[in-house]
Amino acid sequence: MNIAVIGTGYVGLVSGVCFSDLGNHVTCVDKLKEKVEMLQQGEVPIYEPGLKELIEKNSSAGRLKFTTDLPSAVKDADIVIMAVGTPSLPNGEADLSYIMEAAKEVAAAVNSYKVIVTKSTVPVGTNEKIGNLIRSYTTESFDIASVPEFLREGSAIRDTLNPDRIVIGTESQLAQDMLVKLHGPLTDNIIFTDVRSAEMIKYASNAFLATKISFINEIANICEKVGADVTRVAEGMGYDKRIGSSFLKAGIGYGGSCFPKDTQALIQIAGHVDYDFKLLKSVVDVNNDQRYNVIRKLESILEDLSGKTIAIWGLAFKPETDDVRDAPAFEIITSLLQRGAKVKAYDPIATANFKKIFDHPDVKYCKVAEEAAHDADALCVLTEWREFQEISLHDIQSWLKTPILIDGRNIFTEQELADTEFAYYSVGRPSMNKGVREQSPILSF
Ligand SMILES: NC(=O)c1ccc[n+]([C@@H]2O[C@H](COP(=O)([O-])OP(=O)(O)OC[C@H]3O[C@@H](n4cnc5c(N)ncnc54)[C@H](O)[C@@H]3O)[C@@H](O)[C@H]2O)c1
Ligand SMILES: O=c1ccn([C@@H]2O[C@H](COP(=O)(O)OP(=O)(O)O[C@H]3O[C@H](CO)[C@@H](O)[C@H](O)[C@H]3O)[C@@H](O)[C@H]2O)c(=O)[nH]1
Repeated sequence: MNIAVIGTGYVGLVSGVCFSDLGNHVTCVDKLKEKVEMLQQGEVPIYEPGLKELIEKNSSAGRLKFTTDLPSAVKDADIVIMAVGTPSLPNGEADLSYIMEAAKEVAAAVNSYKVIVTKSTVPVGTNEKIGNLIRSYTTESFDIASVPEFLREGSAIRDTLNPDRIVIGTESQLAQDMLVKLHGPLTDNIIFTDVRSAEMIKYASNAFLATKISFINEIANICEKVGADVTRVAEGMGYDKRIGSSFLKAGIGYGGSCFPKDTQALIQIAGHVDYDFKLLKSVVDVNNDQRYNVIRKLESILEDLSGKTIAIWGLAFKPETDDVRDAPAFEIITSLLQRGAKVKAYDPIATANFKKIFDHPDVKYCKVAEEAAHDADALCVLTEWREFQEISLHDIQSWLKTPILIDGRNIFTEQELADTEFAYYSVGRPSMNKGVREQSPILSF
Protein backbone atom coordinates (compact mmCIF):
# COMPACT_ATOMS: atom_id res chain seq x y z
CA MET A 1 0.00 0.00 0.00
CA ASN A 2 1.05 3.62 -0.47
CA ILE A 3 1.09 5.59 2.76
CA ALA A 4 1.62 9.31 3.40
CA VAL A 5 2.57 10.24 6.95
CA ILE A 6 2.19 13.91 7.91
CA GLY A 7 4.62 14.99 10.64
CA THR A 8 7.98 13.40 11.40
CA GLY A 9 8.01 13.61 15.22
CA TYR A 10 8.36 10.38 17.20
CA VAL A 11 5.02 9.01 16.07
CA GLY A 12 5.15 9.99 12.40
CA LEU A 13 8.74 8.95 11.92
CA VAL A 14 8.61 5.67 13.81
CA SER A 15 5.28 4.54 12.40
CA GLY A 16 6.27 5.60 8.87
CA VAL A 17 9.55 3.72 9.11
CA CYS A 18 7.90 0.62 10.60
CA PHE A 19 5.15 0.55 7.95
CA SER A 20 7.81 0.75 5.24
CA ASP A 21 9.66 -2.10 6.95
CA LEU A 22 6.49 -4.17 6.52
CA GLY A 23 6.78 -3.65 2.74
CA ASN A 24 4.58 -0.58 2.20
CA HIS A 25 5.68 2.46 0.22
CA VAL A 26 5.80 5.32 2.71
CA THR A 27 6.36 9.01 2.18
CA CYS A 28 6.98 10.98 5.37
CA VAL A 29 6.13 14.67 5.12
CA ASP A 30 7.27 17.49 7.34
CA LYS A 31 6.96 21.21 6.85
CA LEU A 32 10.41 21.77 8.38
CA LYS A 33 12.78 21.79 5.41
CA GLU A 34 15.91 21.28 7.54
CA LYS A 35 14.42 18.23 9.24
CA VAL A 36 13.46 16.69 5.90
CA GLU A 37 16.91 17.38 4.45
CA MET A 38 18.51 15.71 7.47
CA LEU A 39 16.31 12.65 7.03
CA GLN A 40 17.02 12.52 3.29
CA GLN A 41 20.71 12.36 4.14
CA GLY A 42 20.15 9.50 6.58
CA GLU A 43 20.52 11.64 9.70
CA VAL A 44 17.91 11.20 12.41
CA PRO A 45 16.65 14.28 14.27
CA ILE A 46 15.70 12.31 17.42
CA TYR A 47 17.53 9.72 19.48
CA GLU A 48 15.62 6.47 19.32
CA PRO A 49 17.42 3.13 19.51
CA GLY A 50 17.39 1.24 16.18
CA LEU A 51 15.71 4.02 14.20
CA LYS A 52 18.71 5.10 12.13
CA GLU A 53 19.40 1.54 10.94
CA LEU A 54 15.77 1.01 9.97
CA ILE A 55 15.66 4.31 8.06
CA GLU A 56 18.82 3.37 6.15
CA LYS A 57 17.49 -0.11 5.35
CA ASN A 58 14.11 1.04 4.03
CA SER A 59 15.37 4.17 2.27
CA SER A 60 17.90 2.15 0.31
CA ALA A 61 15.21 -0.42 -0.53
CA GLY A 62 13.29 2.49 -2.11
CA ARG A 63 10.26 2.05 0.17
CA LEU A 64 10.79 5.11 2.36
CA LYS A 65 10.99 8.75 1.29
CA PHE A 66 11.05 12.12 3.02
CA THR A 67 9.63 15.30 1.55
CA THR A 68 8.14 18.71 2.27
CA ASP A 69 5.77 18.22 -0.67
CA LEU A 70 2.55 17.30 1.12
CA PRO A 71 0.24 17.47 -1.92
CA SER A 72 2.28 14.96 -3.95
CA ALA A 73 2.57 12.57 -1.01
CA VAL A 74 -1.20 12.73 -0.41
CA LYS A 75 -2.08 12.32 -4.09
CA ASP A 76 -0.05 9.08 -4.30
CA ALA A 77 -1.38 7.64 -1.04
CA ASP A 78 -4.12 5.12 -0.26
CA ILE A 79 -3.88 5.97 3.44
CA VAL A 80 -2.89 9.35 4.90
CA ILE A 81 -1.73 9.28 8.51
CA MET A 82 -1.69 12.56 10.42
CA ALA A 83 0.86 12.56 13.25
CA VAL A 84 1.48 16.24 13.96
CA GLY A 85 1.83 17.67 17.46
CA THR A 86 -1.11 18.50 19.75
CA PRO A 87 0.70 20.41 22.52
CA SER A 88 -0.95 22.01 25.54
CA LEU A 89 -2.49 25.46 25.39
CA PRO A 90 -1.89 27.58 28.52
CA ASN A 91 -5.27 26.42 29.95
CA GLY A 92 -4.34 22.75 29.50
CA GLU A 93 -6.52 22.13 26.44
CA ALA A 94 -4.97 20.44 23.42
CA ASP A 95 -3.84 22.90 20.77
CA LEU A 96 -5.51 21.64 17.60
CA SER A 97 -4.12 24.28 15.28
CA TYR A 98 -1.44 21.98 13.78
CA ILE A 99 -3.79 19.10 13.11
CA MET A 100 -6.46 21.38 11.61
CA GLU A 101 -3.86 23.06 9.42
CA ALA A 102 -2.55 19.67 8.29
CA ALA A 103 -6.13 18.51 7.60
CA LYS A 104 -6.73 21.56 5.38
CA GLU A 105 -3.57 20.84 3.41
CA VAL A 106 -4.54 17.19 3.04
CA ALA A 107 -8.07 18.18 1.95
CA ALA A 108 -6.72 20.48 -0.74
CA ALA A 109 -4.63 17.63 -2.15
CA VAL A 110 -7.16 14.78 -2.09
CA ASN A 111 -7.65 13.56 -5.68
CA SER A 112 -9.20 10.10 -5.16
CA TYR A 113 -10.55 7.92 -2.32
CA LYS A 114 -8.31 8.02 0.77
CA VAL A 115 -8.50 6.80 4.32
CA ILE A 116 -7.48 9.76 6.47
CA VAL A 117 -6.19 8.53 9.79
CA THR A 118 -5.44 10.59 12.89
CA LYS A 119 -2.65 9.13 15.00
CA SER A 120 -2.10 12.36 16.92
CA THR A 121 -3.71 12.35 20.37
CA VAL A 122 -6.84 14.47 19.96
CA PRO A 123 -9.87 15.29 22.13
CA VAL A 124 -13.09 13.41 21.56
CA GLY A 125 -14.92 14.87 18.58
CA THR A 126 -11.81 16.10 16.76
CA ASN A 127 -11.89 13.45 14.04
CA GLU A 128 -15.46 14.43 13.23
CA LYS A 129 -14.34 18.06 12.95
CA ILE A 130 -11.51 16.97 10.68
CA GLY A 131 -14.00 15.05 8.53
CA ASN A 132 -16.28 18.09 8.25
CA LEU A 133 -13.38 20.35 7.42
CA ILE A 134 -12.10 18.06 4.66
CA ARG A 135 -15.63 17.71 3.30
CA SER A 136 -15.85 21.48 3.00
CA TYR A 137 -12.75 21.47 0.78
CA THR A 138 -13.31 18.52 -1.54
CA THR A 139 -16.02 16.51 -3.25
CA GLU A 140 -13.71 13.48 -3.55
CA SER A 141 -14.69 10.51 -1.38
CA PHE A 142 -12.72 9.73 1.77
CA ASP A 143 -13.17 8.18 5.19
CA ILE A 144 -11.76 9.23 8.51
CA ALA A 145 -10.39 6.95 11.19
CA SER A 146 -8.92 7.38 14.64
CA VAL A 147 -5.98 5.02 15.19
CA PRO A 148 -4.30 6.26 18.39
CA GLU A 149 -0.64 5.56 18.99
CA PHE A 150 0.64 3.90 22.17
CA LEU A 151 4.41 3.78 21.57
CA ARG A 152 6.83 4.84 24.29
CA GLU A 153 9.93 6.86 23.59
CA GLY A 154 13.08 4.82 24.00
CA SER A 155 11.34 1.61 22.91
CA ALA A 156 9.31 3.12 20.09
CA ILE A 157 10.26 0.62 17.37
CA ARG A 158 9.73 -2.43 19.55
CA ASP A 159 6.38 -1.02 20.73
CA THR A 160 5.28 -0.26 17.16
CA LEU A 161 6.27 -3.63 15.75
CA ASN A 162 4.87 -5.56 18.76
CA PRO A 163 1.87 -3.57 19.96
CA ASP A 164 -0.30 -4.80 22.85
CA ARG A 165 -3.26 -3.80 20.72
CA ILE A 166 -4.27 -1.71 17.74
CA VAL A 167 -7.37 0.44 18.12
CA ILE A 168 -9.24 1.29 14.93
CA GLY A 169 -12.11 3.73 15.27
CA THR A 170 -14.02 4.27 12.05
CA GLU A 171 -17.57 4.14 10.73
CA SER A 172 -16.50 2.83 7.31
CA GLN A 173 -16.09 -0.87 6.47
CA LEU A 174 -13.75 -0.06 3.58
CA ALA A 175 -11.50 2.07 5.81
CA GLN A 176 -11.55 -0.66 8.46
CA ASP A 177 -10.54 -3.32 5.91
CA MET A 178 -7.68 -1.20 4.60
CA LEU A 179 -6.43 -0.44 8.11
CA VAL A 180 -6.63 -4.12 9.08
CA LYS A 181 -4.51 -4.91 6.01
CA LEU A 182 -1.97 -2.31 7.14
CA HIS A 183 -1.83 -3.32 10.82
CA GLY A 184 -2.61 -7.04 10.48
CA PRO A 185 1.07 -8.07 10.25
CA LEU A 186 1.70 -6.43 13.66
CA THR A 187 -0.88 -8.19 15.84
CA ASP A 188 -4.11 -10.18 15.89
CA ASN A 189 -5.36 -8.03 18.72
CA ILE A 190 -7.19 -5.33 16.78
CA ILE A 191 -10.05 -3.57 18.52
CA PHE A 192 -12.75 -1.94 16.41
CA THR A 193 -14.65 0.96 17.90
CA ASP A 194 -16.56 4.05 16.95
CA VAL A 195 -14.41 7.14 16.38
CA ARG A 196 -15.17 8.85 19.69
CA SER A 197 -14.36 5.76 21.75
CA ALA A 198 -11.02 5.37 19.97
CA GLU A 199 -10.15 8.98 20.80
CA MET A 200 -11.12 8.40 24.43
CA ILE A 201 -9.16 5.11 24.71
CA LYS A 202 -5.94 7.04 24.17
CA TYR A 203 -6.61 9.63 26.89
CA ALA A 204 -8.01 7.07 29.31
CA SER A 205 -4.95 4.84 28.86
CA ASN A 206 -2.47 7.64 29.52
CA ALA A 207 -4.53 8.97 32.44
CA PHE A 208 -4.71 5.50 33.99
CA LEU A 209 -0.94 4.96 33.70
CA ALA A 210 -0.33 8.41 35.19
CA THR A 211 -2.71 7.47 38.02
CA LYS A 212 -0.69 4.33 38.75
CA ILE A 213 2.48 6.43 38.98
CA SER A 214 0.97 9.05 41.29
CA PHE A 215 -0.57 6.29 43.38
CA ILE A 216 2.73 4.51 43.92
CA ASN A 217 4.48 7.83 44.56
CA GLU A 218 2.01 8.58 47.36
CA ILE A 219 2.48 5.07 48.74
CA ALA A 220 6.25 5.77 48.63
CA ASN A 221 5.79 9.00 50.56
CA ILE A 222 3.84 7.11 53.22
CA CYS A 223 6.43 4.28 53.22
CA GLU A 224 9.05 6.88 54.14
CA LYS A 225 7.04 7.82 57.20
CA VAL A 226 6.04 4.33 58.35
CA GLY A 227 9.30 2.51 57.62
CA ALA A 228 8.15 0.30 54.72
CA ASP A 229 9.97 -0.22 51.40
CA VAL A 230 7.98 0.87 48.33
CA THR A 231 9.95 -1.37 45.95
CA ARG A 232 8.88 -4.45 47.96
CA VAL A 233 5.34 -3.07 48.25
CA ALA A 234 5.13 -2.56 44.47
CA GLU A 235 6.55 -6.04 43.89
CA GLY A 236 4.01 -7.56 46.25
CA MET A 237 1.16 -5.66 44.61
CA GLY A 238 2.35 -6.37 41.07
CA TYR A 239 2.03 -10.18 41.34
CA ASP A 240 -1.71 -9.66 41.53
CA LYS A 241 -2.71 -10.01 37.85
CA ARG A 242 -5.53 -7.54 38.39
CA ILE A 243 -2.96 -4.90 39.34
CA GLY A 244 0.08 -5.81 37.22
CA SER A 245 3.67 -4.89 37.99
CA SER A 246 4.28 -2.18 35.39
CA PHE A 247 4.13 1.56 36.06
CA LEU A 248 4.61 1.07 39.78
CA LYS A 249 8.10 2.53 39.95
CA ALA A 250 8.17 5.31 42.50
CA GLY A 251 10.34 8.29 41.67
CA ILE A 252 10.18 12.02 41.09
CA GLY A 253 6.99 11.87 39.05
CA TYR A 254 6.16 11.47 35.40
CA GLY A 255 7.28 13.88 32.69
CA GLY A 256 7.56 13.72 28.93
CA SER A 257 5.61 14.93 25.95
CA CYS A 258 2.48 12.91 26.72
CA PHE A 259 1.38 12.24 30.32
CA PRO A 260 1.54 15.86 31.55
CA LYS A 261 -0.27 17.25 28.51
CA ASP A 262 -2.76 14.42 28.08
CA THR A 263 -3.85 14.38 31.73
CA GLN A 264 -4.43 18.14 31.55
CA ALA A 265 -6.30 17.77 28.26
CA LEU A 266 -8.58 15.06 29.67
CA ILE A 267 -9.41 17.27 32.66
CA GLN A 268 -10.40 19.95 30.13
CA ILE A 269 -12.39 17.50 27.98
CA ALA A 270 -14.34 16.49 31.09
CA GLY A 271 -14.77 20.13 32.11
CA HIS A 272 -16.33 20.97 28.74
CA VAL A 273 -19.15 18.54 29.51
CA ASP A 274 -19.49 19.84 33.09
CA TYR A 275 -17.70 16.91 34.66
CA ASP A 276 -15.22 17.61 37.40
CA PHE A 277 -12.56 14.88 37.03
CA LYS A 278 -11.46 15.06 40.67
CA LEU A 279 -9.34 11.91 40.65
CA LEU A 280 -7.26 13.01 37.68
CA LYS A 281 -6.81 16.50 39.12
CA SER A 282 -5.30 14.90 42.22
CA VAL A 283 -3.05 12.70 40.08
CA VAL A 284 -1.68 15.86 38.45
CA ASP A 285 -1.28 17.66 41.79
CA VAL A 286 0.56 14.71 43.33
CA ASN A 287 2.83 14.55 40.30
CA ASN A 288 3.61 18.25 40.34
CA ASP A 289 4.60 18.07 43.98
CA GLN A 290 6.57 14.81 43.87
CA ARG A 291 9.60 16.34 42.14
CA TYR A 292 10.05 18.84 44.99
CA ASN A 293 10.83 15.94 47.35
CA VAL A 294 14.33 16.16 45.91
CA ILE A 295 14.62 19.74 47.21
CA ARG A 296 12.99 18.89 50.55
CA LYS A 297 15.42 16.01 51.06
CA LEU A 298 18.41 18.16 50.14
CA GLU A 299 17.28 20.84 52.57
CA SER A 300 16.77 18.32 55.34
CA ILE A 301 20.48 17.49 55.09
CA LEU A 302 22.12 20.72 53.94
CA GLU A 303 19.57 23.16 55.43
CA ASP A 304 20.54 26.26 53.44
CA LEU A 305 21.21 25.59 49.76
CA SER A 306 22.48 29.10 49.07
CA GLY A 307 26.06 29.07 47.78
CA LYS A 308 26.06 25.26 47.49
CA THR A 309 26.93 23.44 44.27
CA ILE A 310 24.51 20.67 43.40
CA ALA A 311 25.31 18.04 40.77
CA ILE A 312 22.42 16.80 38.65
CA TRP A 313 22.64 13.51 36.77
CA GLY A 314 19.87 13.09 34.22
CA LEU A 315 17.99 15.78 32.27
CA ALA A 316 15.85 13.63 29.97
CA PHE A 317 12.38 12.77 31.29
CA LYS A 318 13.32 9.08 31.09
CA PRO A 319 16.30 7.03 29.91
CA GLU A 320 16.99 6.12 26.26
CA THR A 321 15.69 9.40 24.91
CA ASP A 322 17.05 12.89 24.33
CA ASP A 323 13.53 14.30 24.74
CA VAL A 324 13.34 16.83 27.58
CA ARG A 325 9.73 17.93 27.11
CA ASP A 326 8.20 18.42 30.58
CA ALA A 327 11.21 16.78 32.25
CA PRO A 328 11.10 17.10 36.08
CA ALA A 329 14.70 18.41 35.87
CA PHE A 330 13.38 21.85 34.76
CA GLU A 331 11.47 22.50 38.00
CA ILE A 332 14.13 20.94 40.19
CA ILE A 333 16.95 23.03 38.72
CA THR A 334 14.79 26.18 38.78
CA SER A 335 14.06 25.56 42.44
CA LEU A 336 17.75 25.07 43.25
CA LEU A 337 18.64 28.32 41.50
CA GLN A 338 15.86 30.17 43.37
CA ARG A 339 17.48 28.99 46.60
CA GLY A 340 20.85 30.45 45.55
CA ALA A 341 22.51 27.15 44.60
CA LYS A 342 24.72 26.61 41.58
CA VAL A 343 24.13 23.58 39.39
CA LYS A 344 26.43 21.28 37.44
CA ALA A 345 24.38 19.06 35.16
CA TYR A 346 25.08 16.01 33.05
CA ASP A 347 22.99 13.77 30.82
CA PRO A 348 24.37 11.12 28.44
CA ILE A 349 22.47 12.51 25.42
CA ALA A 350 19.84 15.11 26.37
CA THR A 351 22.12 17.99 27.42
CA ALA A 352 21.97 19.88 24.09
CA ASN A 353 18.16 19.80 24.00
CA PHE A 354 17.92 20.88 27.64
CA LYS A 355 20.44 23.70 27.24
CA LYS A 356 18.57 25.07 24.22
CA ILE A 357 15.62 25.82 26.53
CA PHE A 358 17.45 26.40 29.81
CA ASP A 359 20.65 28.39 29.44
CA HIS A 360 21.57 30.03 32.76
CA PRO A 361 24.86 31.46 34.06
CA ASP A 362 24.58 29.39 37.25
CA VAL A 363 24.07 26.11 35.41
CA LYS A 364 27.19 24.46 34.04
CA TYR A 365 26.52 21.66 31.56
CA CYS A 366 29.17 18.97 31.83
CA LYS A 367 30.50 16.52 29.28
CA VAL A 368 30.93 13.57 31.64
CA ALA A 369 29.25 12.44 34.87
CA GLU A 370 32.42 12.84 36.92
CA GLU A 371 32.83 16.48 35.90
CA ALA A 372 29.35 17.30 37.25
CA ALA A 373 29.93 15.48 40.52
CA HIS A 374 33.43 16.79 41.06
CA ASP A 375 33.61 18.96 44.20
CA ALA A 376 29.83 19.29 44.43
CA ASP A 377 28.08 19.52 47.81
CA ALA A 378 25.52 16.90 46.80
CA LEU A 379 24.45 14.76 43.85
CA CYS A 380 20.85 14.28 42.69
CA VAL A 381 19.99 11.48 40.25
CA LEU A 382 16.94 12.47 38.21
CA THR A 383 16.98 9.94 35.35
CA GLU A 384 17.75 6.23 35.70
CA TRP A 385 20.32 5.98 32.90
CA ARG A 386 22.16 2.64 32.98
CA GLU A 387 25.44 4.58 32.81
CA PHE A 388 24.79 5.99 36.30
CA GLN A 389 24.00 2.57 37.74
CA GLU A 390 27.33 1.29 36.46
CA ILE A 391 29.42 3.93 38.28
CA SER A 392 30.80 2.75 41.62
CA LEU A 393 29.49 4.59 44.67
CA HIS A 394 33.06 4.70 45.97
CA ASP A 395 34.10 6.68 42.89
CA ILE A 396 31.13 9.02 43.31
CA GLN A 397 32.03 9.52 46.95
CA SER A 398 35.61 10.40 46.03
CA TRP A 399 34.44 12.98 43.45
CA LEU A 400 31.97 14.82 45.70
CA LYS A 401 33.00 17.44 48.25
CA THR A 402 30.51 15.95 50.70
CA PRO A 403 28.99 12.49 50.21
CA ILE A 404 25.33 13.43 49.90
CA LEU A 405 23.23 11.55 47.37
CA ILE A 406 19.55 12.05 46.55
CA ASP A 407 18.54 9.11 44.39
CA GLY A 408 15.31 10.23 42.74
CA ARG A 409 14.94 6.97 40.80
CA ASN A 410 15.99 4.31 43.32
CA ILE A 411 18.90 3.15 41.17
CA PHE A 412 21.31 2.13 43.93
CA THR A 413 21.05 -0.95 46.14
CA GLU A 414 21.69 -1.57 49.81
CA GLN A 415 24.79 -3.68 49.01
CA GLU A 416 26.28 -0.92 46.86
CA LEU A 417 25.81 1.56 49.68
CA ALA A 418 27.11 -0.77 52.37
CA ASP A 419 30.61 0.51 53.09
CA THR A 420 30.23 4.06 51.84
CA GLU A 421 29.80 7.19 53.91
CA PHE A 422 26.88 8.61 52.00
CA ALA A 423 24.06 10.56 53.49
CA TYR A 424 21.59 8.85 51.15
CA TYR A 425 17.93 9.44 50.42
CA SER A 426 15.98 7.51 47.81
CA VAL A 427 12.22 7.32 47.23
CA GLY A 428 10.08 5.31 49.63
CA ARG A 429 12.93 3.17 50.95
CA PRO A 430 13.57 4.59 54.44
CA SER A 431 15.54 1.54 55.59
CA MET A 432 18.18 2.52 53.03
CA ASN A 433 18.45 6.09 54.23
CA LYS A 434 21.94 6.51 55.60
CA GLY A 435 23.07 9.21 57.92
CA VAL A 436 19.90 11.23 57.55
CA ARG A 437 17.24 9.90 59.86
CA GLU A 438 16.49 7.01 62.22
CA GLN A 439 15.90 3.66 60.48
CA SER A 440 12.48 2.70 61.86
CA PRO A 441 10.18 5.50 62.88
CA ILE A 442 8.11 4.88 66.00
CA LEU A 443 4.50 4.45 65.00
CA SER A 444 1.77 5.59 67.30
CA PHE A 445 -1.76 4.26 66.87
N1 LIG B 1 5.95 11.34 21.42
C1 LIG B 1 5.35 10.22 21.73
O1 LIG B 1 5.96 9.33 22.32
C2 LIG B 1 3.90 10.00 21.38
C3 LIG B 1 3.33 8.72 21.57
C4 LIG B 1 1.97 8.53 21.26
C5 LIG B 1 1.21 9.58 20.78
N2 LIG B 1 1.80 10.81 20.62
C6 LIG B 1 0.97 11.88 20.03
O2 LIG B 1 1.33 11.96 18.65
C7 LIG B 1 1.30 13.32 18.20
C8 LIG B 1 2.67 13.70 17.64
O3 LIG B 1 3.61 13.69 18.69
P1 LIG B 1 5.18 13.70 18.39
O4 LIG B 1 5.87 13.76 19.69
O5 LIG B 1 5.47 12.61 17.44
O6 LIG B 1 5.25 15.08 17.57
P2 LIG B 1 6.27 16.29 17.51
O7 LIG B 1 5.56 17.44 18.05
O8 LIG B 1 7.59 15.87 18.02
O9 LIG B 1 6.45 16.45 15.93
C9 LIG B 1 5.41 16.83 15.08
C10 LIG B 1 5.98 17.13 13.69
O10 LIG B 1 4.91 17.49 12.83
C11 LIG B 1 5.36 18.51 11.94
N3 LIG B 1 4.22 19.23 11.41
C12 LIG B 1 3.34 20.05 12.05
N4 LIG B 1 2.40 20.51 11.19
C13 LIG B 1 2.69 19.97 9.98
C14 LIG B 1 2.10 20.07 8.69
N5 LIG B 1 1.00 20.80 8.49
N6 LIG B 1 2.66 19.41 7.67
C15 LIG B 1 3.77 18.66 7.86
N7 LIG B 1 4.38 18.53 9.06
C16 LIG B 1 3.84 19.16 10.10
C17 LIG B 1 6.26 19.37 12.82
O11 LIG B 1 7.14 20.14 12.03
C18 LIG B 1 6.98 18.29 13.66
O12 LIG B 1 8.17 17.88 13.04
C19 LIG B 1 0.86 14.14 19.42
O13 LIG B 1 -0.53 14.29 19.36
C20 LIG B 1 1.23 13.25 20.60
O14 LIG B 1 0.44 13.49 21.73
C21 LIG B 1 3.11 11.03 20.88
O1 LIG C 1 6.65 3.12 36.82
C1 LIG C 1 6.87 4.19 36.24
C2 LIG C 1 6.78 4.34 34.83
C3 LIG C 1 7.04 5.58 34.26
N1 LIG C 1 7.38 6.64 35.03
C4 LIG C 1 7.60 7.96 34.41
O2 LIG C 1 6.53 8.24 33.54
C5 LIG C 1 6.95 9.03 32.43
C6 LIG C 1 6.49 8.44 31.13
O3 LIG C 1 7.16 7.21 30.90
P1 LIG C 1 6.77 6.23 29.70
O4 LIG C 1 5.33 5.96 29.73
O5 LIG C 1 7.69 5.09 29.73
O6 LIG C 1 7.16 7.15 28.45
P2 LIG C 1 6.41 7.88 27.26
O7 LIG C 1 7.31 7.74 26.10
O8 LIG C 1 6.01 9.23 27.72
O9 LIG C 1 5.09 7.01 26.92
C7 LIG C 1 3.80 7.31 27.42
O10 LIG C 1 3.17 8.31 26.65
C8 LIG C 1 3.05 7.97 25.23
C9 LIG C 1 2.45 9.17 24.53
O11 LIG C 1 1.08 9.24 24.64
C10 LIG C 1 2.17 6.73 25.10
O12 LIG C 1 2.05 6.39 23.72
C11 LIG C 1 2.79 5.58 25.89
O13 LIG C 1 1.94 4.45 25.80
C12 LIG C 1 2.97 6.03 27.34
O14 LIG C 1 3.59 4.99 28.08
C13 LIG C 1 8.48 9.12 32.57
O15 LIG C 1 8.81 10.38 33.13
C14 LIG C 1 8.84 8.01 33.54
O16 LIG C 1 9.98 8.32 34.31
C15 LIG C 1 7.48 6.50 36.42
O17 LIG C 1 7.77 7.47 37.14
N2 LIG C 1 7.22 5.27 36.98
